[in-house]
Amino acid sequence: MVKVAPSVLSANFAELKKDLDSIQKYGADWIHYDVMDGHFVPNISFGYSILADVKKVSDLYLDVHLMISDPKKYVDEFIKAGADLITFHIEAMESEEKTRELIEYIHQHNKHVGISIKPATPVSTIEKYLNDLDLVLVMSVEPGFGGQSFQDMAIAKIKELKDKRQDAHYLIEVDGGINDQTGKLCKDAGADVLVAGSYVFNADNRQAAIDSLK
Ligand SMILES: O=C(CO)[C@H](O)[C@H](O)COP(=O)(O)O
Ligand SMILES: [Co+2]
Repeated sequence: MVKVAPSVLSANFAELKKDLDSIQKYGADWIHYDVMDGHFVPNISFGYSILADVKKVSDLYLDVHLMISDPKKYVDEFIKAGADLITFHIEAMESEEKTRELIEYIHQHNKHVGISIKPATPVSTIEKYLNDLDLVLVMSVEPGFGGQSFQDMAIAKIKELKDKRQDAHYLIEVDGGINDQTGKLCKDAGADVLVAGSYVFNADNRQAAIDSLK
């Protein structure tokens, strides 16, 4: 069954514990935590100290999506704060060597590693890393903001990643504009994890929203 990872970007931070408790109660599998630095993307969200607070009050698996220009510089802080999975963007990496070093570094700290690709980045860009990854995050919107519309080209990338998986073990996660309809398209294409921010947190009935994605 597909995993549902509500993005706390759309949560109410003045009532964060209440929001986290509600999604856990309604069957969310992971918490998706969007980190934005105002440089890699034109928006600023939150950093590692809030992640440490989230860790204290939730048992859910913490899926950290780093939309930052220098992931290596901050990775220790996110590891210490309790991330279970750290996903960085291939577009932020300057070389294959640095990319391989970062994958290895995160694994040495017993955390899962993912790489994310923006809508314009082809799967071929990350092909050489696929056997070493726990997850590939396909962006179905331009990273930076919640509440955007799903871009269909993500479907072909999900299928391509599924076809290429063979002996590799990575999960395929899709992020941006997910609702019951776009979520179904992604599931049918082979997605393992659906990130949904506004669709879950802005729903009048969060239970129904999460159920509709499963
Ligand atoms: O990474 C992201 C944006 O860069 C968010 O995870 C994503 O946009 C989720 O929000 P929504 O479901 O509202 O599109
Ligand atoms: Co995200």
